[in-house]
Amino acid sequence: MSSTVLTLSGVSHSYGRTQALRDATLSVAPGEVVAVTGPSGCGKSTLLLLAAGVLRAQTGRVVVAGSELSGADDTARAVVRRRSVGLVLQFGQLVPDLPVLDNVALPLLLEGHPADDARAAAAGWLDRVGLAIGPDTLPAQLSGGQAQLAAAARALVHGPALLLADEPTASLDTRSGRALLDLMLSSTVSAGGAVLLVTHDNIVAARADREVRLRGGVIEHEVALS
Ligand SMILES: Nc1ncnc2c1ncn2[C@@H]1O[C@H](COP(=O)(O)OP(=O)(O)OP(=O)(O)O)[C@@H](O)[C@H]1O
Repeated sequence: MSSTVLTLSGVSHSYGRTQALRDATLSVAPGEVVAVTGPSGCGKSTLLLLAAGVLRAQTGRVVVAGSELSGADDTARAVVRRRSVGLVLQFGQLVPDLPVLDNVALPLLLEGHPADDARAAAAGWLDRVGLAIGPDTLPAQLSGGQAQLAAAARALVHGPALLLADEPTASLDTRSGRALLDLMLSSTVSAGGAVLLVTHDNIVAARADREVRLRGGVIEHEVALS
């Protein structure tokens, strides 16, 4: 097994003239949970989107589960994301025209799993996250919190090596948020995966092994929490 699931080396990213991330270097090992914290606008989501290969690093290297993302084109980055990454963004971001069940099954369907198996696995994860819906329920019929549960189920269904989550419990009440976090961390870590969690919430951050604090696009410090 590789000694890191995610490596960022000297990564910078700008949106036009706004430099969102500057010279970020970070490694995440299998089984590790890392919280990325810092004030609004400090570059947390940008770091997560670079790790997911949604954004391509303009400078530096990003390696996920042994695959170099920095030099890869959009298609190659999407393949790595599909195989090795589970991504939970703040507002669920489900495909609107697909039933929620198929949204959750999608990572398996895209990897060529038989549809019945993929849907059965998706139904199992919907059950585990506590979302009781019918097979034809569409994303528009879900509340914000329910959409976040569905997005978490979709991120976990293929057992990702790297789970990336941006404020994954922000739309949930405290109890549901804690239960979802428990599930995301325990299922990923017990399978040897790693978690990178963007959060403003100190209670969520305290669940990590390590906190990486950003300020003004720069990693200000890293603290071991356990
Ligand atoms: N798509 C974009 N286009 C232009 N500027 C952007 C874009 N996304 C982010 N930025 C800018 O980049 C900087 C970092 O943004 P980012 O979203 O990474 O911060 P953040 O720490 O996640 O913020 P928050 O905690 O408020 O979600 C900010 O100055 C932001 O305005």
